[in-house]
Amino acid sequence: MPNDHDHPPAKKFKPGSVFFRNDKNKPGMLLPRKGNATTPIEVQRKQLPIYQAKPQLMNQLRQLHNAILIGETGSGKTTQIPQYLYEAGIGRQGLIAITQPRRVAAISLAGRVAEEKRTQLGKLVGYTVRFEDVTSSETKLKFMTDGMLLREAIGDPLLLRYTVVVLDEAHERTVHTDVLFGVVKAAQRRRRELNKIPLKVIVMSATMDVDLFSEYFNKSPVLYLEGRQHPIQIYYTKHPQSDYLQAALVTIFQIHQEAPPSHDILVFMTGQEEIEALARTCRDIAKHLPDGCGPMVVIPLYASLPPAQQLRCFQPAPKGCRKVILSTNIAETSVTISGIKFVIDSGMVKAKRFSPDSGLEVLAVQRVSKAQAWQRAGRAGREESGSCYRLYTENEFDSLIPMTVPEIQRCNLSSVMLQLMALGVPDVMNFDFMSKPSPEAVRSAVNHLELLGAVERKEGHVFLTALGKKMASFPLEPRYSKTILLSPDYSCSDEILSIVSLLSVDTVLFNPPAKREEVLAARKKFSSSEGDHITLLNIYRAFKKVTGNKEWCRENFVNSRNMGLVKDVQAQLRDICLKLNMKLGSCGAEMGNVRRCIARGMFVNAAELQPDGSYLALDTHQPVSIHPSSVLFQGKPAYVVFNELLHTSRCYMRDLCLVDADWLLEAAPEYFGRKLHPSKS
Ligand SMILES: Nc1ncnc2c1ncn2[C@@H]1O[C@H](COP(=O)(O)OP(=O)(O)OP(=O)(O)O)[C@@H](O)[C@H]1O
Repeated sequence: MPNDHDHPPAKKFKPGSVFFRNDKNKPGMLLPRKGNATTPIEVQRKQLPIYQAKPQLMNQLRQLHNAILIGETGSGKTTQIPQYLYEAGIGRQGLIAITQPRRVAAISLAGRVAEEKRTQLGKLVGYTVRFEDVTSSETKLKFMTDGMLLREAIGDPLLLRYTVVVLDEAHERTVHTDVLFGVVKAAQRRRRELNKIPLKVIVMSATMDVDLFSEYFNKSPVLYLEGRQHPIQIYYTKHPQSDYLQAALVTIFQIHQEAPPSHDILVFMTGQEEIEALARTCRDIAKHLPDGCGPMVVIPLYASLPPAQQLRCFQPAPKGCRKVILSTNIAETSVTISGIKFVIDSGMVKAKRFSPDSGLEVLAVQRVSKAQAWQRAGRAGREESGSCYRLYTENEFDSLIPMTVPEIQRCNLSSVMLQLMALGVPDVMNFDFMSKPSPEAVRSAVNHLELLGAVERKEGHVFLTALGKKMASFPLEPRYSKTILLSPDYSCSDEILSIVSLLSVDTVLFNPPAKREEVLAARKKFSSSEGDHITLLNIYRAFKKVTGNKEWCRENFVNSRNMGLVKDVQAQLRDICLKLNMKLGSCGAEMGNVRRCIARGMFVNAAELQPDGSYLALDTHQPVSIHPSSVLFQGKPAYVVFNELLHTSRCYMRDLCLVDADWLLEAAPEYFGRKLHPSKS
């Protein structure tokens, strides 16, 4: 992947705007070929760079068990390789799985490939993502999230239904993909030993550390696919931008005033709140533009949007209207969004960071890697030439790290370790990871699982307990599944299922800073001195009472779309509980039961008030503060458990629940016996 730049003359915009300069066309990255969006689909397929390489590629793929395939964004890897394999009769005895790090990519790619094959989605071509399965007995090409293939591997570690597994966008190095590397490698070996049909594994990306991948997959050959179909012009700002939100806003409207309305814009930001705020500002400004400036439709895109809302970005804008998509990194890889001519890259991403020393996982806004920046640029220039405006200077680009640090090295590993054990991996401490997580992180995860009662140690080995097996049935973090499993003891399963679903669905409330007073007034009637979990539950109960009334949601700053999703998630979790023969019930208004249950399940995230009024996380003794959005912000409760930590100017605890010291002791007597303030323990 190219990363050196020349300095051609700067491209100037009007005074007061963000100034950019472009880099030079680079071979490979920016060389154009023919083709346009109105061409029939069959012709489009033949114009993709991959088409010319098809005979040699298939020759090699037929013979190889493992292959690493590198090709430019837009060269046709993801949509074409599965079809080529199928058409060439490779892997016909079973299914061809193509994994994606994100559900939106899996769904849209399956749609595109079904269209190219002129078949109804769910027949020959289908997809499986969390909470949705669109496949049938006829399905041969199955797009799926990496997490779903991993879940299937729990029931079938040899992945016997599959003859080919294509691990796409491997450079993203999500935890699930990294674990899958080990799972498919082990499945290949076992299938060979048992004389089963071999499993072919193809690892693909535009940017990856080929040596590392090749070495890991038994010195597997690397196949390079040259060229891209359409050119992409890259622009950098002339000066560093102190406020990327403002820079994005100005750039959107510079483009809007200058470019034809059919040229749509995709903007990469970091998170839901920022995106919703920018969307509102864009809509406000768009109402007061001078004559001659056409209308624009602004579409937010982030992971916690209900699936149907996410797919809105793929619909064309009305004629004469520009589509502006404001997205997190979920649109960064794999997707083709029709009409996108411009990409604006803030250069920032919200990602997990884990410190094994402190044992804490925090979400923080940080700079993207070069690989991510190239993926973002690659979302333009898919149907015709495009441009990418980077809201940072070329020097800043040069100082970015080349590859994203694998998630497995920067996240809490409890979920992964639980899944590995559920997969029957005999020695989780020594699992065949491509990039090993630190031994401290593994140890801390196993300790955490032991505290939760999910695993136990015998003679130096770690075993999954019966409780751990049940916990692994939920597609949730272990502390959530533990809390659900404990809930019948407190007769509060209905409440806990609601709360866990609310916490899994991200922001269900709007908090526009400009309307802070109004928000506070509206929330007051739901606000509980027992904490945010109970407050959220109160809001959810009220939402259900008015059956999701839109007007009520607006008045109370409730995100009706996300609340709708909470209901779906809750129904799915309830199904899993019923399969586990759990007795579900409600504790009505007795919120003490609910808090006690939360304390017992989520005790690892507990914090204690100090004599000077500050808080310390009990697990790690790190100083933490109550986030201003919490209903407990004004009070000074002695003990709380929190849902997550957010690192901005300080380390903030978000979503807090008031708990008693006794309950923490009851949850883990030995652990808290050592940690609690002497007077309380
Ligand atoms: N949904 C779609 N609508 C229109 N064109 C599409 C669609 N999906 C793919 N294409 C066309 O096929 C081309 C190749 O897409 P594909 O996803 O196979 O590329 P890729 O090499 O996997 O790229 P990336 O690494 O960015 O995922 C796109 O550039 C675009 O021209």
